[in-house]
Amino acid sequence: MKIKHYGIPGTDVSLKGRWMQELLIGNAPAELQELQGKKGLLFSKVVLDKFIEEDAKHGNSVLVTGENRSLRTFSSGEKRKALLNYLLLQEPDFLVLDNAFDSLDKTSVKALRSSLERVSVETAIIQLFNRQEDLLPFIGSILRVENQDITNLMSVSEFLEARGQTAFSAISTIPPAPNVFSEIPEALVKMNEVSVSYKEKAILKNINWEIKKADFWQLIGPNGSGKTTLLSMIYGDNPKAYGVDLYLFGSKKGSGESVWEIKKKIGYFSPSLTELFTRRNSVLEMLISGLRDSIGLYQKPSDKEVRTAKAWLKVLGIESFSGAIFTGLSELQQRIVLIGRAMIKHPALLILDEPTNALDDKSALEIISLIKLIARESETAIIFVSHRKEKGLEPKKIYQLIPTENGSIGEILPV
Ligand SMILES: Nc1ncnc2c1ncn2[C@@H]1O[C@H](COP(=O)(O)OP(=O)(O)OP(=O)(O)O)[C@@H](O)[C@H]1O
Repeated sequence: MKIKHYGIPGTDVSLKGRWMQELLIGNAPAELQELQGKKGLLFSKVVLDKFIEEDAKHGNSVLVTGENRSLRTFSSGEKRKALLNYLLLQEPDFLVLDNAFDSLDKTSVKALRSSLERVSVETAIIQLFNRQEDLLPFIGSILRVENQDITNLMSVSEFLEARGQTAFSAISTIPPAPNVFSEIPEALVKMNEVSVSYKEKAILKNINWEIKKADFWQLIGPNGSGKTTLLSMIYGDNPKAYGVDLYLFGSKKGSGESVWEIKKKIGYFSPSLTELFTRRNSVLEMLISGLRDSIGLYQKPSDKEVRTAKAWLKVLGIESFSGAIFTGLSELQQRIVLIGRAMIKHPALLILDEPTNALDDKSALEIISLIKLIARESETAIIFVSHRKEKGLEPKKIYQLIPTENGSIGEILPV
């Protein structure tokens, strides 16, 4: 009998509920009777996080044997590749892939797709996916799962429907800057021959990169090429940023302004931020806290701050959620609020670290449209990090990290 493979559009496996857990232990629903009593394994972020936790406690992760450093220090792509190989070695009857390609670069995606194609000859695959382009070619049917039940079973061609316009494409402008940062030089970031290594491993080699006011950069590079490391030199407290030829807003890093002062001029968003905000702050308070560079809101906001935040709520299309608790919003809404929060002060530089990661096509398009609106309507320079060439993003410049034996070198690509 020919093995059947299924795709399930939507977010992560934990939201797919109990039936997925039942499926993994062999209690398949009627629609998937052929998997009854079979051995299933799960590839997901939660499973990977468990291995990372185990490794942090006991060391010697089974995922990366023969390496004398912790699993945590591997790049997100490297970790995912290791987990998949480990699962495949156990020869499951079926494999549930929960967004297997998120955070994997083009080359790794290609390699993974062809190994999954080989696996699919003998092993059934159930693919949870967010982006249509991720759908594996051998998947024949799509299952819609809502409220823990399968609500629809259809063919892939029935599923592939056209996608519409976003709300942000119709908006003409954004609220103005609440304060003007004075004396910001034309060159916001300047790196001259910057090299970084961890122990004896070279990560970045002779990086020359200049980011000017109102620039719109996309930063690309394969897994482990050092994108996060490069950003942490600018935004984070990476000790490697001291003692190299790196200028932020006109002063050499470490010599002039404190990390705190530097962060005031930078807006930062990464999807992992959504997990950091656990207090019961309202959406309005979240936006206002972006004017204060604080996580929560500890003092009563001024009328002007409230007005600015309300103007942003309108642009972000979430006016009706003003008083709602942030943690109760959908993933897309949370990201929109946090991008608004990063942008509300009109920072000189806005860093967006994989803002579309793990979103479906429609949601990714919303985020892209919001970023385009910000790029068009502000003087803020943007660094957008993503493995994907996002359709319609149109950055003005691309900085690519290219791995070599002596660390990644940087190259400016034509757009
Ligand atoms: N503290 C550390 N000790 C040793 N190696 C490290 C440490 N932090 C990062 N690395 C290594 O540095 C390299 C660059 O990692 P980085 O996370 O910057 O890459 P990336 O381009 O952001 O990757 P990805 O796209 O997978 O997120 C990787 O090989 C990683 O394993």
